[in-house]
Amino acid sequence: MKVIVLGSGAMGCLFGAAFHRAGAEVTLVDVNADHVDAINADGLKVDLRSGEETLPIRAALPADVSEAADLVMVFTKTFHTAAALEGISAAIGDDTHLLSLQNGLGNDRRLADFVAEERVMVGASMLPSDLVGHGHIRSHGEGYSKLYPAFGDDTAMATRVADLLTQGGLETVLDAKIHEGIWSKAIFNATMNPLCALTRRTPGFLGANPQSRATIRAAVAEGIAAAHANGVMLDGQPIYDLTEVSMTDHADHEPSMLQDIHAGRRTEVDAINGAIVTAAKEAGVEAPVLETLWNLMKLEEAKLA
Ligand SMILES: NC(=O)C1=CN([C@@H]2O[C@H](COP(=O)(O)OP(=O)(O)OC[C@H]3O[C@@H](n4cnc5c(N)ncnc54)[C@H](OP(=O)(O)O)[C@@H]3O)[C@@H](O)[C@H]2O)C=CC1
Ligand SMILES: CC(C)(CO)C(=O)C(=O)O
Repeated sequence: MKVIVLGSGAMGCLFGAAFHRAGAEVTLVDVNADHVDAINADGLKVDLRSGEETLPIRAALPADVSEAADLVMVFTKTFHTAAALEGISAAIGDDTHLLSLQNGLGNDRRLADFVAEERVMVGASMLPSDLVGHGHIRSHGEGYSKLYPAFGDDTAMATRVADLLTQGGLETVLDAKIHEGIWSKAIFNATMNPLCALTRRTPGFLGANPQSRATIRAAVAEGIAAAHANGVMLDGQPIYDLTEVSMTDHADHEPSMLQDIHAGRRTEVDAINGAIVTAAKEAGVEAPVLETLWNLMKLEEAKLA
């Protein structure tokens, strides 16, 4: 399978490496020329709990992509998705499928602007990953990923993709209730990511303090109510469980929002907290804790500007 990973930062490189191990023909596409050059010159360095490896994967700038791919896996930040797909229009042919495991709500519609709905797949990943330097990522945490067609039930391509990722070392399952899974992950991120970004601390710190634990419970409860009000009848308990896993197994991982603040970059809070709070209000429900976390993160972004 010809795979393009579009946005080859922390997560894109992790998933690109799995496709490569499974024998797919992978191109890591990114706008960061130094990162692309480092991968082409020295290989992609992947630091896992099980050890470090260097993989000879091809990397390219968007302008150098000239052939259609079977799969484009989008791993830019959500606010870069549209520009990134426009930048590789040569890669999107009549049979190309698009996949997003990006955080937040609304990734299905963002991809459906570029291909027919039946070729859009979405999902979520609980794996952590950090960009250590040019051509070098680290992922020290367990977790699995789930995906499914966003708008239908033809699972042929989704099955091939999940099998390749699992074969390449990243356990991936199909989940017919993928929209519940995406909402659950978004509620988790809307709670944990801003709290870590605002305190400049990792999940282990949140676990050790009663104030953060109380805020986590309140924020998750609001997210569950927002989902239910929108007809997404997810089970809330697994989200509380995920926060516990995060505070223990991912105790030292910087959530992507904290990584962004440390790097002086815009965060994805609009697609995460903003999308949940907006959906809640549209359904007649308030989500004051999630909204306050959203507002505080917008102030952090304003400080960066
Ligand atoms: N990191 C994590 O642990 C997890 C992240 N996620 C989600 O995965 C997604 C990716 O996150 P993450 O890997 O951390 O992000 P990164 O910032 O590490 O990687 C995104 C990459 O996309 C590049 N990019 C930006 N614009 C374009 C473009 N037009 N064309 C090609 N590449 C582009 C960025 O370059 P530049 O930096 O120069 O803008 C960057 O290298 C997000 O939605 C995040 O929420 C989900 C689970 C875990
Ligand atoms: C790694 C994980 C699952 C939790 O921090 C994440 O989604 C993020 O960092 O944004």
